[in-house]
Amino acid sequence: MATIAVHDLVRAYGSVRAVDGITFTVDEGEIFALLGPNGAGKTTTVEILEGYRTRDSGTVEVLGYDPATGGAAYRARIGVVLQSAGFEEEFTVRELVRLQAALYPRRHEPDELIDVVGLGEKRTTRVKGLSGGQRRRLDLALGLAGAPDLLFLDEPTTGFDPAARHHAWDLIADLRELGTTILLTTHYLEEAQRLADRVAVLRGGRLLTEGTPQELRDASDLPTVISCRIPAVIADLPELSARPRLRDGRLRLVTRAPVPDTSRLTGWATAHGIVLSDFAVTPPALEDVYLALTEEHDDDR
Ligand SMILES: Nc1ncnc2c1ncn2[C@@H]1O[C@H](COP(=O)(O)OP(=O)(O)OP(=O)(O)O)[C@@H](O)[C@H]1O
Repeated sequence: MATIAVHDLVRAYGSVRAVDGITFTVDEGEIFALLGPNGAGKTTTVEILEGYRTRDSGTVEVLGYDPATGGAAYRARIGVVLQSAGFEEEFTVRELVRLQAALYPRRHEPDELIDVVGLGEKRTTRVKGLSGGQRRRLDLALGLAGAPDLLFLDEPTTGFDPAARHHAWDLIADLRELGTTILLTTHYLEEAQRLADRVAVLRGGRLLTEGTPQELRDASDLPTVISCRIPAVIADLPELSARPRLRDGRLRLVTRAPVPDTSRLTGWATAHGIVLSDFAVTPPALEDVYLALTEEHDDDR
């Protein structure tokens, strides 16, 4: 049974159809990322799933509950990490995590949780003494306090420095290992590519596409880029599937036939005793696919 099943979900604000007939499922233990430009309908969708917003039509089932009527029993099973939770500034980290955990029948040990999110040294610090990134870690600890089966993570690493972001990614990946299902919204495509088992791209309240990052890349038909350093004086290049660009001692080839082109280039270099240093074959990233998809639909308007 799917942990989340959404069918033909609609929610309008006046004449704006913020969510305009969305259907998707999330399986148990999956990390599912909702992507899309500002105003795409991500927050509206997530808040309906959390039970904080009503829907106009469509069906929604989460952990076997309808979030609109699931009440306290439903909320005890989910964890929510919002973009900007307001904190009580005078409380310490430990006090807040303990208070939050006390709300749930099932809970993590607060001090362990504080260590897990990397706030061990800030245990007795008041919230007003935390940096922005440390507050986000506290958000995460609070979302996890009730040992949820399903965690909603809204832009979890916005404002993190690179080291903190990598730490958070490790932590989120660990949660998956423990079997927690995660619905993630993010504007960082690298984050989605690393963490998500499947992603959905929304735009204007509609679902443009959905699948694993690999499936989306395969379906995109975007080219691969081959690049390397190349000596200034070169013998005639082999026949390639496209015309390479040669500039500043580098070759750059945008190709839809990366394997034969790589083979021809390396075979040619070996035959001529040429060293192709810094050789890289770069397939399209999820970010390229996302930009191509959302820009294509910009043109449609
Ligand atoms: N309470 C509201 N009243 C009126 N319109 C709203 C309300 N909340 C959202 N909207 C509109 O619904 C659309 C979808 O908004 P939503 O916040 O769900 O998008 P989002 O994908 O989460 O965007 P972002 O990436 O900026 O957070 C937007 O056009 C927004 O202006």
